[in-house]
Amino acid sequence: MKFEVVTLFPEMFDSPFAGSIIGKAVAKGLVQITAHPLRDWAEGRHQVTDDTPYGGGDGMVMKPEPLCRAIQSLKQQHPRARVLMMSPQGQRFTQQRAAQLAEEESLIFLCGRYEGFDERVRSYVDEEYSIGDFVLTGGELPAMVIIDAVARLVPGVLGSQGSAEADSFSDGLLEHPHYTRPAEFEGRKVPEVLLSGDHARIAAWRRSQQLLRTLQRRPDLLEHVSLTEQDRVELEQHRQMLRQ
Ligand SMILES: NC(=O)c1ccc(N[C@@H]2CC[C@@H](O)C2)nc1
Repeated sequence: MKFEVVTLFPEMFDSPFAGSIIGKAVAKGLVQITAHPLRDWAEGRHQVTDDTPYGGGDGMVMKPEPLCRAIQSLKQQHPRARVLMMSPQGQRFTQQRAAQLAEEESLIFLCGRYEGFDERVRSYVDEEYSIGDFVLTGGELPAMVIIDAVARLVPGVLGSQGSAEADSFSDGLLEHPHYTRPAEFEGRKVPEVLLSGDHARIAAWRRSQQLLRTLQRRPDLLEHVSLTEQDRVELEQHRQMLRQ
């Protein structure tokens, strides 16, 4: 899978993925992350990429021509690429969106700076994403967040594919608690069920913990989850226990 990033700060994309599981996936050729300097598509001696806003006001707006030249040039190399814009006005990025994007062959990310993009750039954009309701100085960090979330779903990147399926949100619920050695730490023991070797019992306990944790921390997620009859029984028991 190819990630093509258009940015004023291409050097930002060198280190975040080095060494990590994503860095190994790049080395294995499973994913490719290329940052393209927006200035390459800006004309004139000063390669201007931004200008003052029509109608007045503070700050600068990113000019449409360089961005649109960049998109057209990258779409020639990757005709089926989806063009993604990072902005607080975008649709909320979720695990489901990550899974959808991981099906694509290549993605083009537009990272803005200053006050944002000239509105006319949006006609070249397929989807606009926000990673949360807050404002950052640039779209680069959101692009990195989305690249990380999508790249780890590319087959072969995580190695034991299982850990992607067992992620928080992948089944719509939050994750169950995790434990590793030592069996006792500061007087706190690992739940004995996890030491039992009884895989059916362990799976049931984990599912029950996911339901309890989701009920406690993100009850809103429960509306969108397909629950088994056993799940409903567990949830009712958790609700009664929490009410006490
Ligand atoms: N919540 C987010 O995903 C997000 C995305 C972009 C952003 N800032 C850039 C700078 C200028 C404009 O392009 C938007 N802030 C927050």
